[in-house]
Amino acid sequence: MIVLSSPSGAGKTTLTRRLLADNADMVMSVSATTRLPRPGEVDGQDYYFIDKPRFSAMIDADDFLEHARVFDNYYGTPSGPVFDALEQGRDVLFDIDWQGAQQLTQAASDDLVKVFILPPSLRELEKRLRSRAQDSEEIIAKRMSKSEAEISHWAEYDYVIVNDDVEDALRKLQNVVDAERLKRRRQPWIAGFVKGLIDGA
Ligand SMILES: Nc1ncnc2c1ncn2[C@@H]1O[C@H](COP(=O)(O)OP(=O)(O)OP(=O)(O)O)[C@@H](O)[C@H]1O
Ligand SMILES: Nc1nc2c(ncn2[C@@H]2O[C@H](COP(=O)(O)O)[C@@H](O)[C@H]2O)c(=O)[nH]1
Repeated sequence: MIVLSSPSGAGKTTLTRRLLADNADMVMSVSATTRLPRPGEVDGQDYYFIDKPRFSAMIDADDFLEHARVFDNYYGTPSGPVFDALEQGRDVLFDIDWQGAQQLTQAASDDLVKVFILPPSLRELEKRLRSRAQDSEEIIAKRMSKSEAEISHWAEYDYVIVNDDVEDALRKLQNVVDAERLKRRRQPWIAGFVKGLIDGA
């Protein structure tokens, strides 16, 4: 499970889309949210857009792996699709905030790789939120006012990447994924391979 967190607008969605395009065995965890869809967002693809009573019912039914209130809306990770993907041996990518990352750490720290994405500057962060052109000035101001609080959690993550140039950030993110996949404990078959090497010698 690979978690990406950042202040709003630093580039998580951009990086996750590119990473998914390059990694056929990786799937995105699609969150549920009470936020309204932005122009162009597709239900079931970008998010499951649901109302508050439905969100509460999902909490009561224990349907979420984690959930949190972020910028006056509720967001949560439905657990079923994540468990299915992991059982199929796939990597699962999460675009969630620090609260969700903390909850996943408590649930499954050994299987979790956490990456924090930083903007090159707060001025550039604001520019990106504006250039995305999907939120009102009021929403942009609210997200900027929360950016320092989100950034304050950077040290809780395994890796930190400054997303200045997107190609450079993507290369670093792919390096993280590749290195984590090579960890000895993530290659349980390797002991048999080594035994075969030695026995065959
Ligand atoms: N390295 C970059 N250089 C310039 N612009 C970028 C870069 N990375 C992302 N952007 C742009 O910044 C804007 C915000 O990016 P994106 O939506 O990926 O951020 P996000 O972290 O997913 O935001 P949120 O948390 O609000 O969902 C988009 O318009 C995107 O195209
Ligand atoms: N804890 C969770 N945070 C989530 C989840 N899905 C998204 N998010 C975070 O919310 C903010 C805002 O997202 P936006 O799409 O409205 O811009 C952002 O930081 C996301 O990472 C979730 O399931 N759980």
